[in-house]
Amino acid sequence: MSVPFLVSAPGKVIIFGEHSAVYNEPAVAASVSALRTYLLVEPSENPEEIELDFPDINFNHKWHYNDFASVLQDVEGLQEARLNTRELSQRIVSKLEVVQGELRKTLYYYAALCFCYLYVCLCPQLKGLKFHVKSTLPIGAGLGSSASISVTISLAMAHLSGHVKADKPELSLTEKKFVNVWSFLGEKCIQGTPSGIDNAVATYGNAVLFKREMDGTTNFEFVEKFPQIPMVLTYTKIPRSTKTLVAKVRELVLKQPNVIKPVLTAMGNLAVRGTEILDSLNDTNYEELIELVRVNHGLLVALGVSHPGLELVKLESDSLGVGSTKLTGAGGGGCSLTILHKSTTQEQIHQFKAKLESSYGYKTFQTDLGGIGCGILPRDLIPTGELYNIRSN
Ligand SMILES: Nc1ncnc2c1ncn2[C@@H]1O[C@H](COP(=O)(O)OP(=O)(O)OP(=O)(O)O)[C@@H](O)[C@H]1O
Ligand SMILES: C[C@@](O)(CCO)CC(=O)[O-]
Ligand SMILES: [Mg+2]
Repeated sequence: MSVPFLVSAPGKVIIFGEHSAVYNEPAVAASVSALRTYLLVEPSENPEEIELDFPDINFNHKWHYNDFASVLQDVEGLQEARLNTRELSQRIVSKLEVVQGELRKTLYYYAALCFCYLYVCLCPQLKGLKFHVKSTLPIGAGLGSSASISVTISLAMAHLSGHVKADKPELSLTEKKFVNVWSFLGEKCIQGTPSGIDNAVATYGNAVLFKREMDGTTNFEFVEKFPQIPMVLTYTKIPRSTKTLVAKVRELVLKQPNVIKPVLTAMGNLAVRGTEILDSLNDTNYEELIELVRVNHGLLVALGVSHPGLELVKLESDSLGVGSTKLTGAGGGGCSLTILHKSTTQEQIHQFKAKLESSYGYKTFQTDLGGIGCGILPRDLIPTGELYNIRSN
């Protein structure tokens, strides 16, 4: 391993099954490889320090290597944490809380915890490094920004610790599995109780039918030949937090189990049917896909995770008759996904996007789904411009 090197990971769009995925129901998601997080690792000024730079959220922190002494001396605790990769070790989290001190009171605590947890577990012997993380994804918007940063940190640390080599264009399956397992723990630091779908898509790329099992293991199948579906992604710019929304749904499930559990099951059934259609999409079943988008959004509204600002996108797509809209990701603001009718003209798409942008100040994207997952660019392949751009100072 030699520094500097650059890693990246994509964002994702959940087509069907957000929230129900947390309750072990199947869900289907695809990577958005044009929107990515980049992490540059290079030597830090002070060889005794570890520096984390998150310019997107105006966060920069330098830890002296000795700050981690109490955690690093807990050899048994670290060993346990490395062996049980399904759960965060509360023993290590508590020790890191002490290390973080004042940082605990800030908004950045969970992202910093993700970094520190992976650091002490994966490459605690290393110091004198600076990690710059920069994303082209909107943050906290439903496109998997937290998973994308967690995958880049996990991949960079896996590379630093020798678990992932950079000697070939693509990571091997074993290497991807390693990155996925550790990025899931990073997602846990940020989000609490993730299903694992976001980090799986950010790691492997493509499109996956995902299912979390009762014992905490995950199963996913790649959707072969994922079709390009005409769609518009809309970013409402309404801030929200996945952690809070997932907690809100959990409260509802506990309060109304007999009502809400069947809703979650219906969402899982819908994801399975949606995947069958995506696997063999044609002119006959295309409208069924659009129908399922409408039904999935209705069920998400029943869970209480929509927002008036998201309903405006749905209203506009319904009134202009361009297609069906559902929220994507955790909801509560953030982004929506509109799957367009085959018959929708370029003129109608233009009108729809213009209305969302001019009347509500939303941002719209049209992007292909299902591209490459995470990867490493070694030192000799990093374009100088890219190196320069990723740095915040
Ligand atoms: N570029 C970034 N730099 C630093 N921290 C980030 C960045 N992107 C995401 N984060 C962290 O992830 C949090 C947002 O994650 P959250 O899960 O709420 O939203 P999301 O991942 O964008 O959406 P979803 O989970 O619905 O797909 C931020 O508060 C921050 O802690
Ligand atoms: C809301 C949720 O289902 C998707 C967030 O992108 C949470 C998760 O699956 O971890
Ligand atoms: Mg997230």
